[in-house]
Amino acid sequence: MSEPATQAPQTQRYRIGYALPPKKLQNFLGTSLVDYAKHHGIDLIPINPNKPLTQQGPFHCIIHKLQPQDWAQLNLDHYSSKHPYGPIIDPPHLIERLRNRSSMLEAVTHLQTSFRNCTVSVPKQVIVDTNLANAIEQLSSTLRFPVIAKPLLVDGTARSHELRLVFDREGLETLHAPVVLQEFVNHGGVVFKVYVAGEHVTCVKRRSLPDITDEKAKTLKGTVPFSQISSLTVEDGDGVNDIDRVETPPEGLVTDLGRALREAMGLNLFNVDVIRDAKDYDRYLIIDVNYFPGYSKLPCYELFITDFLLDCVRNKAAE
Ligand SMILES: O=P(O)(O)O[C@@H]1[C@@H](OP(=O)(O)O)[C@H](OP(=O)(O)O)[C@H](O)[C@H](OP(=O)(O)O)[C@H]1OP(=O)(O)O
Ligand SMILES: Nc1ncnc2c1ncn2[C@@H]1O[C@H](COP(=O)(O)OP(=O)(O)O)[C@@H](O)[C@H]1O
Ligand SMILES: [Mg+2]
Ligand SMILES: [Mg+2]
Repeated sequence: MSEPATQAPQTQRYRIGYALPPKKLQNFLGTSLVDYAKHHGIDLIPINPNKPLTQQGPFHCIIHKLQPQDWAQLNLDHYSSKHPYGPIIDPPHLIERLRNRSSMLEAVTHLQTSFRNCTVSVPKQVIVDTNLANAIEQLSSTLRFPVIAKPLLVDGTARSHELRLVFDREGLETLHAPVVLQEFVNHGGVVFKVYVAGEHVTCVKRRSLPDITDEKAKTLKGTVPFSQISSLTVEDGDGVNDIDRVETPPEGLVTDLGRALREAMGLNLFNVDVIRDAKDYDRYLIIDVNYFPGYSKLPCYELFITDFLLDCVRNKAAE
């Protein structure tokens, strides 16, 4: 990661307003970030969500992760019209697209497909809005089992992360719409999380679902929630889940992908979950996009975020 743009304590100070839910405040806004930012000229200032923004600030820019109804309360439209240079990172109507697992992957499907000799796409998926029962026949012939059933809406609730593996037609019958049915792709039990903050991009590895062999898949019936997935794990004794041995995607690929997605989605603060096809090492698939994810899980996230905020205010100052 590059060194922060500014090393010494700053005389010029920048005010960054933040509007974040309690869980995000706790995870993201630790004293390590507040102190590091302060040392580099940035004062992080809470926004009161119950008061119009016009009565708060001024801010050099604003970061946020709020529910749409909270924006109405802040009278955001009025604030935007008074600040034509758009100091709000990022526009709520673009963030809105990530609250639906169908529209979230749209930008990816319109993206260039080749990056540094690798292909990037999304797994085959079908959206079922209503009437799941009527669609079962067609789904069973269109999709290859196992599939992952994901709630369509991602609204910040625990329920939107309640996913299930589905092994057969009978399993499909137990699901509820609206739901996304996505083909499960064997990927060696590791997911790559690509974090983006403006021009800054970095990637970390995380443990994921284990591969399911064709033989194993034939023995599995119905559906299983992820919390019970460990009971399906086939360990080969040689540490199939040994995450340290898994090669991270090439740095150039990660950077190019992060920047292309930023442009395609018009957003600055997000991450994507990427898996690599176990059968084809040059084939990557994007399975999830998250707005304002858990940056604090990154090593040196204070620097990653502060550099981004400095980019924001300096670009603004130049306008
Ligand atoms: O809280 P964290 O640090 O686990 O961050 C969550 C993210 O974890 P990640 O950085 O991808 O590992 C998490 O990512 P995943 O969907 O788990 O891949 C979500 O972005 C989650 O937000 P929401 O519940 O969808 O609104 C994020 O939760 P919020 O903190 O935004 O509620
Ligand atoms: N199509 C897929 N093939 C294989 N594993 C997947 C697939 N989709 C999701 N997963 C696994 O399930 C996890 C959660 O799915 P994800 O779509 O990221 O939902 P969430 O928004 O709840 O994080 C992923 O991190 C990955 O481990
Ligand atoms: Mg995810
Ligand atoms: Mg997600």
